[in-house]
Amino acid sequence: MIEIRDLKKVYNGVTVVDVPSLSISAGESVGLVGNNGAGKTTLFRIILDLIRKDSGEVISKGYNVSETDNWKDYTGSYLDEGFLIDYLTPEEYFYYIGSLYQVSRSDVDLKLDMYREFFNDEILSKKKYIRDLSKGNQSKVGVIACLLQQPEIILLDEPFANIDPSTQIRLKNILKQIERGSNCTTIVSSHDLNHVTDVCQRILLMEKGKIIKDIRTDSNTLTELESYFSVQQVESFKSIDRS
Ligand SMILES: Nc1ncnc2c1ncn2[C@@H]1O[C@H](COP(=O)(O)OP(=O)(O)OP(=O)(O)O)[C@@H](O)[C@H]1O
Repeated sequence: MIEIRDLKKVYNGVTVVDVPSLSISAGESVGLVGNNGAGKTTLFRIILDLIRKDSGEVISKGYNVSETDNWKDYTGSYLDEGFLIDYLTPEEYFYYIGSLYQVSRSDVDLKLDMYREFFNDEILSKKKYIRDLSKGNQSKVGVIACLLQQPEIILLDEPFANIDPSTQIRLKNILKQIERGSNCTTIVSSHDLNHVTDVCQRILLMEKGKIIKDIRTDSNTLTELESYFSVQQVESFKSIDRS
């Protein structure tokens, strides 16, 4: 489904993404974890052809994402509020996104109805512009907008950040439902190890641009990740002590 080969991105002489080879199969749900600056967002941006890589390629269902736009028809993504159009109301934005994918207004309405609980009565019919919504509510709009077209691939960058605990649980249920009910491939980054191990079958751990662990999620994965990150914390305390 997604093949990455010899991928590198360098900023100011520092390699921030270095992925020699990565293969993600159709229907897999993949969690991407790593400390701040590990390269998760940059990797997403390269997969979505939003920034230029220094070398390598990303192949989505056989399409080289830098050479054709075909992959955009079946790829839904929400990385940050830059994906939104802030002078529209949520409804206007959903209809606009629907129109890009030939989803009629009535079908958009049907879909939005499915996510009414997720919206928690804070999004629809409020006559508010997206720019006036809270960060968490903006994130809800972005996540649901990328599901309107029934994508085959979904990329979400830190979707659990900024949303309240009830919404986090609802989002997990939506992601689990997608995993169970379709052959959709999901890649979700998160700093929340509980959530990501709960919803993803496979975890990629990034450090300094490299994928240093590629784990099939099982009952030990959370403990394994927690022990990795607690060692990282000890190392950073040691380096503060030395300075
Ligand atoms: N436009 C840019 N110019 C220079 N450096 C950049 C740029 N974008 C990202 N970087 C650097 O690339 C590295 C990876 O950043 P990235 O945002 O991908 O990390 P991340 O894993 O998503 O971090 P976080 O968990 O904090 O969101 C960081 O060192 C960051 O400073």
